[in-house]
Amino acid sequence: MKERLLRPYLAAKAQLYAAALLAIALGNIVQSLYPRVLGDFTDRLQHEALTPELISRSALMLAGIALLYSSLAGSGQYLIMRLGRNFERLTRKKLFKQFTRLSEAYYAKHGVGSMLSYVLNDVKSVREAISAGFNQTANAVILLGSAVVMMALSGLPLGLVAACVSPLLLIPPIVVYFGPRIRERSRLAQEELAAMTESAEEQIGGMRVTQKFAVEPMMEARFGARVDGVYGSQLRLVRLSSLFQALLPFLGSASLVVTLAAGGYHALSGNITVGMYVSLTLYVRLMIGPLQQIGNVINTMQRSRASLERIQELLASRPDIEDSPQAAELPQHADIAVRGLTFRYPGSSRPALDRVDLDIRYGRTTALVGRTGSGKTTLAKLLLRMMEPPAGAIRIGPSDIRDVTLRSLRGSIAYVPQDGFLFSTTLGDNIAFSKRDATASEIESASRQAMIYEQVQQFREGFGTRLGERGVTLSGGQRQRASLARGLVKEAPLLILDDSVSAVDAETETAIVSSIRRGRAGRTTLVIAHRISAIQHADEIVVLDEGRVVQRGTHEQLLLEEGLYAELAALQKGGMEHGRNGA
Ligand SMILES: Nc1ncnc2c1ncn2[C@@H]1O[C@H](COP(=O)(O)OP(=O)(O)OP(=O)(O)O)[C@@H](O)[C@H]1O
Repeated sequence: MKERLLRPYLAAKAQLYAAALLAIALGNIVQSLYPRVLGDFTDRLQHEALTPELISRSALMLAGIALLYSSLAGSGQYLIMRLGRNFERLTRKKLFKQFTRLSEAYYAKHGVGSMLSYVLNDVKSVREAISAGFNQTANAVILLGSAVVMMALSGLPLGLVAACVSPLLLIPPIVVYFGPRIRERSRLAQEELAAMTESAEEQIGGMRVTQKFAVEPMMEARFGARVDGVYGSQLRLVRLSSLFQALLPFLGSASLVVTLAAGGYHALSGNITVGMYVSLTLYVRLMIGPLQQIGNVINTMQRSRASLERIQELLASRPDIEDSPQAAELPQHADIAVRGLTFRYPGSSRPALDRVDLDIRYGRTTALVGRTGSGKTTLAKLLLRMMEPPAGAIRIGPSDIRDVTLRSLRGSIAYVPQDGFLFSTTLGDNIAFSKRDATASEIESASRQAMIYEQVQQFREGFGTRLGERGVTLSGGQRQRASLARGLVKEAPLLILDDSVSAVDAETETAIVSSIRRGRAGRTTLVIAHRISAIQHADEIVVLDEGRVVQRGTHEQLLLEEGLYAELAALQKGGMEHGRNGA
């Protein structure tokens, strides 16, 4: 399925396109008068003497033609280019909107680089077709048409005109043969380009890792292979399109040869005057330029059709997670009940979550612990509907989570991941990310709770400090805490801390989690952590192992039971003591 993109735009702007077309048409009709002026000039030379008056009259007429042509064709071109740029602007916004709706699963399959390629390369390619392409087509077709009409009107024998333009009749079959082939090669070239952009994005993003491991030659070879791929596919395209582009003017030149020979013959036998012979030759010469342009345009059009198809497919792809038709607002102050939740990632042989039952009571702190890979983050993502849980498996109050609007669900949850992405703006702006009207004191209080306030005060510009690309000026621990402050400022009914402060030492983590718990009395918090110390005060602790709930209870209860929790606690206690003794 495809979303129509171009036709509605062209229809909406039909009047402007028509105005541009009119200007271009008038310009070219005027231009096609010049062979006649020169033909007349030649005939007069034969019959009259060369006078200053004849020269100045002809020169003035040519100057008038040039002036009229330039101003008409120029304004037509300006209008067309403007319409093309406007299309580019609107399509880029449309694409970005679509990106915001695509789900986690889509992003897992498609890299950022290939998304960029849509916004940059494909949109540009379509724009070229409807601006430069349209302009050149209009110019060429009208000039060709008016040249033929002028030839016929100038009293030239029609048989002679037909003979002169006969080689041009080969153009349609050539276009039919080359068109689809150029389009297919263009599509392959655009795909290679998208793969290269994706590779560039990843390789540049991972440059610091590459340098630390001193594997530059391997990465150069990897990127080099992509660049070679683009080169190869572009070359295959260029070979075909060059041949095509050369064929059309060749046919034009063949017409010129026929014209010189047949026209010369007619002139010698007195059927036409020398002036008519001159203008006939000039008319045919005039047609070679547009033919070259048409070749160029057909190339551009085929390339951009491939791009247009790619864009339309992307715009038509429906986000796999959307509001259901009966979606309602999230119920307030409600408990969350997870029942028999089994979830398997696409292509994965074993479920990441297996028949999980769990209650997250409103206003309480619930904790999830378990070894790495036990499914904790998967559960958090299902609560956010970043992936779709099975129907009926997660209920919020009376509602199935799938029947709650995404906006109200995600608007009520502050999710703080382990590796929070920070934008290249100021620290304050990052913290106020989801609450644009957050006051300075709200930002300060969230930062104090996240224990980053003191450090921010040490920056010369405090919360006004700009972060570099992805916040590289902050240490891992600082970045985590800035991301935590961003989550806290939202003051959401449900806060999910997903290993959010693991980069600090155990004592600081415990202090942060305890202070958050106190600050959020009466609101729901779900804490995911590896360290027992961080979650020991939770109202209920749920222990996950290989996707299953293996234990649940309070810290004290779980310590008394034999099982994973007591094992983890003993292991971590030993580790901490070892750490202290070793220090
Ligand atoms: N996008 C994905 N596609 C396929 N499998 C995935 C995906 N994300 C996670 N998994 C798998 O699902 C299982 C659970 O992963 P999850 O991230 O939920 O674990 P976790 O308990 O949060 O781990 P950690 O404590 O290391 O963060 C793992 O086996 C993981 O490999």
